[in-house]
Amino acid sequence: ATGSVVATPAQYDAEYLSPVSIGTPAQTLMLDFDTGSSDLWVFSSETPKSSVQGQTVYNPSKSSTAKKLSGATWKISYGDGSSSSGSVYTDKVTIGGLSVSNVAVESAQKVSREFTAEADLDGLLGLAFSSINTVQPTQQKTFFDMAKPSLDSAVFTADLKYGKAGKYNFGYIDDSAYNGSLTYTAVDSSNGWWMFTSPGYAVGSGTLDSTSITGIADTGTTLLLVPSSVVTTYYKQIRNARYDSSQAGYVFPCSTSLPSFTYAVGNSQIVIPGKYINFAPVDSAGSSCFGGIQSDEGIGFSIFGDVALKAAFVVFDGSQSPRLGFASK
Ligand SMILES: O=C(Cc1ccccc1)Nn1cnc2ccccc21
Repeated sequence: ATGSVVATPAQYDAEYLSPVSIGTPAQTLMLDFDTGSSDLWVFSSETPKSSVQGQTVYNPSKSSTAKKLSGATWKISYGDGSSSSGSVYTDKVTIGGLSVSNVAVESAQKVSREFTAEADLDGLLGLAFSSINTVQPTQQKTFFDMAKPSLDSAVFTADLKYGKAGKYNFGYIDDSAYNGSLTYTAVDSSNGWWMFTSPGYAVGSGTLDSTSITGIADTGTTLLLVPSSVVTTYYKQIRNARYDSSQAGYVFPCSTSLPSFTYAVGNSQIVIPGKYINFAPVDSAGSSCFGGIQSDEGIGFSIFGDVALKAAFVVFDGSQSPRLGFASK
């Protein structure tokens, strides 16, 4: 089996949302596919009304295939401080024509204010490794792990784009979606993430600096978060860029033309065009813009978020020895 679903950007490409059908008859919610976590959770009929501001909710009592996972609970918090928790059902989940039965659908009984404020986001679909799923007392598998036995190939691909709809495919690699060839690199999944090491980087047309960057391929994070030495080197190339402590990041005039940022993958390179690194205005006047490259200070590793991933076609290979494949596009 295979599946293919659109990934539509929201809020200046801060997140990408995909339609997911849950239950019988189908209840279709817009979920943020997140390779940085491993819980499929949704706004639901159990979410306090005061916490639901525009989201579509999943109602298990209206699904003939829903089953309560008795005694199971979940609780997750993300690096940006947001969090959610609740109860667990199993139900049929269909993504882009790919149907999987008995998937753990985590019903939110609490969501933090950040999620309430995201009217377009009805939940998250975790695509990291099942070893970091938060359901207790019995840890649950991700949608991808549940789908794997039926897939033509044990892979999914992320083809996110700048300011327009991209795609997530399951079970196959669309060789027409990228240029040249895929370069595969080793993954350390011991902490549950798609963690890899980039052997170097370059700013603009400069030569490759062989400072390696170890981080996770995380579609659930908006920006590219790298060591402060790399951040400093990048913004030093931009006359009017400065660290704005009130924004806790580098900002620059929105009219600035930005240098590209290149990250190496094995013996190949992915070039992030400068315009991808102008993330969003920080003020309503739109005079000052927030950089798409910021520091990974305090995290413990770097994060190749959407700013980095949307410059590539990325294969998440979930075979016996997981690996990541990158190609330019
Ligand atoms: O949590 C993170 C990355 C992060 C940001 C800041 C500090 C440390 C780590 N991303 N993320 C991955 N999935 C998410 C879902 C919601 C919010 C953020 C999410």
